[in-house]
Amino acid sequence: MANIDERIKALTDQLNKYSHEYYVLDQPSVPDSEYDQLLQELIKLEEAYPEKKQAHSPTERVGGKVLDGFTKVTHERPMLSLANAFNEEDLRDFDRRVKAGLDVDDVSYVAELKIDGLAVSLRYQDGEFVRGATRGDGEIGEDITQNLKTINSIPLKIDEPGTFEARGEAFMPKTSFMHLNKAREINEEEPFANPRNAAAGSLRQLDSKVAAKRHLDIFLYAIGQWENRSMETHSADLTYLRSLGFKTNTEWKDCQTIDEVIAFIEHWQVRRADLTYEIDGIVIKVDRLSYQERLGRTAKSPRWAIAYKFPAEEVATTLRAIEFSV
Ligand SMILES: CC(C)(CNC(=O)c1ccc(Oc2ccccc2)cc1)c1ccc2c(N)nc(N)nc2n1
Repeated sequence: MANIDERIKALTDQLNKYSHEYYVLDQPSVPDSEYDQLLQELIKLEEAYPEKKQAHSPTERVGGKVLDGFTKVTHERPMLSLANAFNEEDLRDFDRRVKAGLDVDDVSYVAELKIDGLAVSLRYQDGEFVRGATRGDGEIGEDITQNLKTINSIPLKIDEPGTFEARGEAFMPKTSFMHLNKAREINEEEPFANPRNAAAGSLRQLDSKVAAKRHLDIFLYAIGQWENRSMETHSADLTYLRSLGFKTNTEWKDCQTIDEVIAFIEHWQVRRADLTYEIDGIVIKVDRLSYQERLGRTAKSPRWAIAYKFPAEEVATTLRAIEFSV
């Protein structure tokens, strides 16, 4: 039998690979029973040889000690917020400002779904997931590493040397939200108003064993601090994030004109109900990174991106209910 060290390393890498297939690619290559059997073997070996446990062991995902508070984290590269657009005119104004600012008449955009969750930053040092933080005020956030480790689609190890930061939105899928509120009603606890609040409440848990039961997920949409920054476009960044093992939202679209952006928005305004997670709009970004640099940012927001917000759905739902009842 290979020595204990090799067996623990082999099990750790094998289980992380199976986790990536199941939670990121949605293409499991082994049945759950095989995953559970290998995990039990690793748990036993780590109990017998705790000093041989790897930092990126999948046993890190079940939750650890209860914290008595969250430490503060400074984002070297600030997490910016987005200016809003509410109608077609706002979008065309944005397009005009971008072209005027760059003095060009053809700018390509990337349109992405705006997940209704909580913005977080994932920091990796020499491939190991070392710190996860909330956005906070953009400069200072809270260290929620223990809770983020319970999100199965977050890789605990990536093949990237040095410092690498991925930014994205942690969220609670609609089905997890319904089951959680059903359980809270049965326990006579206050139900959460929406999946966003449920995700925020789950990530603010000091006991990560509670977060581990909340079935949170994440989509990454930006690269933060990165020593080997080398891409030319934002779409190349998204492709690179996926190649590193991150879960990115596949519904993004390259748009050559603002008209294509508007068509994308109209498509998802209708189709959003079919998604397994809530979105509250569409984010539009100038694709070329050199153009982003030239446009720069205001104190809080980039000049090269904007968020189109869908009209609030609750009102529509309530009205529909009233219409239906009369
Ligand atoms: C565009 C960005 C704001 C991320 N980008 C950044 O946070 C960011 C931060 C510093 C940057 O560069 C700087 C470097 C040094 C100083 C200042 C800025 C560049 C991008 C953003 C925000 C929210 C998003 C959301 N809810 N959904 C999607 N789909 N995309 C989103 N994208």
